[in-house]
Amino acid sequence: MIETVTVTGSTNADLIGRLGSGESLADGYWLRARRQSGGKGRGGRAWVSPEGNIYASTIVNLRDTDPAAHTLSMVAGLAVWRMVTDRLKVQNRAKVLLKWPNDVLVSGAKIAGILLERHGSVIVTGIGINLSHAPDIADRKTTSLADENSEMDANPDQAMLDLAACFSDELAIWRDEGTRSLFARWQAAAHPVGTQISVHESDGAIVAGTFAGLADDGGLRLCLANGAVRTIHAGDVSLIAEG
Ligand SMILES: O=C(O)CCCC[C@@H]1SC[C@@H]2NC(=O)N[C@@H]21
Repeated sequence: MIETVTVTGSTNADLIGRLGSGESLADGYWLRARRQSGGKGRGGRAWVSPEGNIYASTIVNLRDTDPAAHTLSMVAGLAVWRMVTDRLKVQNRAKVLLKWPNDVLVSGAKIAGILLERHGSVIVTGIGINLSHAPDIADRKTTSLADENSEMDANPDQAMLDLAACFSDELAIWRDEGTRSLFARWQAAAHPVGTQISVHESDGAIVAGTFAGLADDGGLRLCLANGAVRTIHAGDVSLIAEG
């Protein structure tokens, strides 16, 4: 079920607040806002949210049998990648890349953002997708579906239905087939092994190397200049060619 409101501060904050008040929300429930006045991005940044894009959050009630919760971030990334890829012309498919862990890039520019927040055994997954506008983000190139394909149907209502369907599919695959299948599907949509990247770690350090694939837990394996391989579990990744 998709509940749409005209404006709210942040759909993620709303769902976290409702869960905190003891409300239980079912898997498949989405709260979508046509615009947000206090959209939240990763790392405490703001997510500028004018009308015309997608801003929506959904619920995953974790089950004992589920794979590790943090890998849901890649489930969300794949769902957005599918939705964006489907809406662009076939010849543009190669330009749509997942960047670890869940950024979706078109021609190297960020087109979407995903923010996972946990409340007990519930994961709130918030997704913003630039349909008509590409708000500026410091030090990042941004784009929108309309910028990439002027013939695209920018109807946010249909785009939202498509996103919910892709997420539901990806969630079912994650539950049924586990992380082995998830990582293989993610890797097929992501920057190839050998891509030059740099990682901005939470302590401020920046480390460069080449992407050496995913670790068994979904971490990013980074091959350093001296040949050693480090596994990174948190950090902002830049593709060197991104600039
Ligand atoms: O910084 C990022 O890349 C993550 C951005 C996540 C934005 C979405 S929009 C819907 C949901 N509500 C929020 O306040 N943030 C997320």
